[in-house]
Amino acid sequence: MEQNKLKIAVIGGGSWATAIIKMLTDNTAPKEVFWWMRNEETLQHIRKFRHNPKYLSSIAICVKPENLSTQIKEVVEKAEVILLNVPAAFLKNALEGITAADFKGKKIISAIKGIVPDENQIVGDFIHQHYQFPLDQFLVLSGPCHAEEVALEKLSYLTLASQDKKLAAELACYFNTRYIKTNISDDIYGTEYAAVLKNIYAIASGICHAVGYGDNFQAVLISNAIREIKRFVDAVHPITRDINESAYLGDLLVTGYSQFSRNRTFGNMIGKGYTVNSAQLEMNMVAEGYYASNCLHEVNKKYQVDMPISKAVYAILYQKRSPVTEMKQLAEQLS
Ligand SMILES: NC(=O)c1ccc[n+]([C@@H]2O[C@H](COP(=O)([O-])OP(=O)(O)OC[C@H]3O[C@@H](n4cnc5c(N)ncnc54)[C@H](O)[C@@H]3O)[C@@H](O)[C@H]2O)c1
Ligand SMILES: O=P(O)(O)OC[C@H](O)CO
Repeated sequence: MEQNKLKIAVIGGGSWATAIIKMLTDNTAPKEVFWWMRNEETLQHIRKFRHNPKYLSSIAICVKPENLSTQIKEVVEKAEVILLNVPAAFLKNALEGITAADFKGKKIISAIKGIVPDENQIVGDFIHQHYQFPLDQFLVLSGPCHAEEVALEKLSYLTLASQDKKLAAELACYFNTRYIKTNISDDIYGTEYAAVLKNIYAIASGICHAVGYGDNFQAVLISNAIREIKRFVDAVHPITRDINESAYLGDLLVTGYSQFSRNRTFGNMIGKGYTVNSAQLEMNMVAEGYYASNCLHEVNKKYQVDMPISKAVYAILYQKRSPVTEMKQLAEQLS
C-alpha cells in the first residue's frame, strides 16, 4: 500500500499553493505530499502551528512537518509529480539549481497563470525548452477558482489539461474533494494562454470600475474580452475548442467580477491613480496580469492578433497613458 502512494510536491508558498495543499490533503487517495517554500520563517511557523501565517491562515495544514522544506532540489527528488505554483515572474528564481536531470521521469503540473518574463514563454514552453521536458508529461491545472473560496470549501471546478487525457484523468483523482470537481482537457496551450489573458482583462475591468464605468459597460468589456481570448488562442494553437467552457470563459468571469480577484483589485488601484509599485506594495499579493501584459505585447508581435483591450492595458501600465483617456478610446472600439 505504502508503495502505491503518489508522491507529489507543491512548489510555492502563496495563497493558491496553500489552497492546493488543502485540496490534496482533504482528498483521500493515498499520497505523500511535500511542500517547498522559499521563506524559512514561514516554514517554521507552519511546522509549529499548522497554519500559513501569510496566506489563508484559517486553513489547517495537514502536511507532515518533515515534508516541508526550503531546499527545492531535495523536494523535487522525493516526488514523482511536481506541481509548480510560484508566480511566473519568480519561477526561474525558484528553480535555481534544478537541472533537466532532476525533472527526468517525473510529471510536472503547472498551476501558474502567467508568462515567464524575459523568455516570454508560458510555463509549458519554458519547462519544455529549458529542461528538455517532454510535453506529454506536462499538465496544466486551471479553472475559475479563487484560493479564498477553497479555504471556505465553496464548490469549485478545476480543469486538468494534458496531451494525454488518460494521464489527466488519473491525476485529477488526487484533487477531487467534496468541494472540488476536476474536469479534464487535452488543450494545454489554450488552457494556459486563456488563464494568462484573463488576468489582463481583470486589470482592465478594475481600471474601468475605478474611472467610473458601471456594470453595463463591464458586461460589454467581458464579452469583447472572451472574443479577444478566442482570437489569440486560435492563432497560437488552432484546434477545435469550445471557448465557453469553464477553463476559458469561466475563469474570465470569476476574475473579472469577483471581490477576491487580485488582478481586478490591482486594476482598480491603477485606475484610482496608484503607481504600479504602490499598488503592488499595498496588495501583498501578486497580480500576474501586470507582468503578462508586457510579455503578451512581445508575444503578439509574432501573431499580430487584434487585441484592443490588451493593448489599452499595456498602454496604461507600461506607457504611462492616462486610464481615463485610454478607456475612452477603447470604448469606441468595443461592440
Ligand atoms: N490565488 C488564487 O486564487 C489563484 C488561483 C489560481 C491560480 N493562481 C495562480 O497561482 C500562482 C501563485 O499565485 P498566488 O495567488 O498563490 O500568489 P500570492 O499573491 O498569494 O502570493 C505571492 C507568492 O509569491 C511569492 N513571492 C513574492 N515575491 C517573491 C519574490 N521576490 N521571489 C519569489 N517569490 C516571491 C510569495 O512568497 C508568495 O508565495 C499565480 O500564477 C496565480 O495566477 C492563483
Ligand atoms: O482573480 P485573480 O486575479 O485573483 O486570479 C485568481 C485565479 O486565477 C482565478 O481563477
